[in-house]
Amino acid sequence: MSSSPIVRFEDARLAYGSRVLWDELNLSIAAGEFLAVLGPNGSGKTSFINTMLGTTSLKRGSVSIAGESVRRGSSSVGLIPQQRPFGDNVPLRARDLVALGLDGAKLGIRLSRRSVRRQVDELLDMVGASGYANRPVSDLSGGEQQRLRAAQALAGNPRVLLCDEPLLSLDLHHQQAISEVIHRQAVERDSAVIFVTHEINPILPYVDRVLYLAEGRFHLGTVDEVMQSSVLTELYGAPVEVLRVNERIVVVSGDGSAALPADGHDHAEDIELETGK
Ligand SMILES: Nc1ncnc2c1ncn2[C@@H]1O[C@H](COP(=O)(O)OP(=O)(O)OP(=O)(O)O)[C@@H](O)[C@H]1O
Repeated sequence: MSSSPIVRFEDARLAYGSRVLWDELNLSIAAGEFLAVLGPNGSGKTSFINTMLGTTSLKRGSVSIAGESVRRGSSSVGLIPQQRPFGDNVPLRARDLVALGLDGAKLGIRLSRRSVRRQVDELLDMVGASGYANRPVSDLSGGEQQRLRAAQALAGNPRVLLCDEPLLSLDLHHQQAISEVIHRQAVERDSAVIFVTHEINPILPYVDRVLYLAEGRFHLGTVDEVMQSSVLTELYGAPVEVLRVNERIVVVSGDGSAALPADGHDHAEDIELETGK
């Protein structure tokens, strides 16, 4: 990881009406850094991403990317969006969707067909999508589509890669594969990765720091600094216990009655994962 900051929040506040999601955020994210953003539903994770896309404005303070105020449509910023199925009327094949992410396509530069094909083939291979390269995207499963979104975002080789729950609807094997591909983008191409997730375990080996949002507050630090019973109990204002089980993090509600995913939010399917059922 390089030490030069690429994203910088200064004294940042985000609020909708009187509801403050986070305040007094001072955060520099370095090129090559992998930042995980955790927190329960509605804590402001997607809104945090939107401030870097320029689609949501801060109520106070500033956010800059590569020393410039954030603006919409910057080619320095790539996004793997929260999953939404493509409609039946999207007339694209899987490979066409990935090709749309290539810089030349965005800038209106004509790339040779052979060059596009080679780059798209590499990207499809990276996310394990070569087997359905020529199928219409609307025929693909949610997880298959999600892998294409990852490939499309990586195609632009962004300096800042924003990932909004990119592992949703992926099976365990593909969760690991996509996490690894995104990590490689940070390590090999020096992108800053901001990774919103409800489930920290698949990315645990890669995370440099965690930004944990809850109850209008936040805590920032390494995994060991943030994923502590005392820290989460203070953030939530209620007893929360953080356990380490077989190198996995399990968050348990204060009375010990339920295992929760790492964001402290209760999802039945995640409980099964956490307990290895
Ligand atoms: N444009 C908006 N105007 C008013 N309220 C908004 C707006 N956008 C988001 N909110 C509210 O702000 C809160 C944070 O939303 P956000 O989508 O950032 O949460 P999140 O942490 O990503 O949640 P989830 O885990 O459910 O995806 C939610 O309560 C949401 O309803």
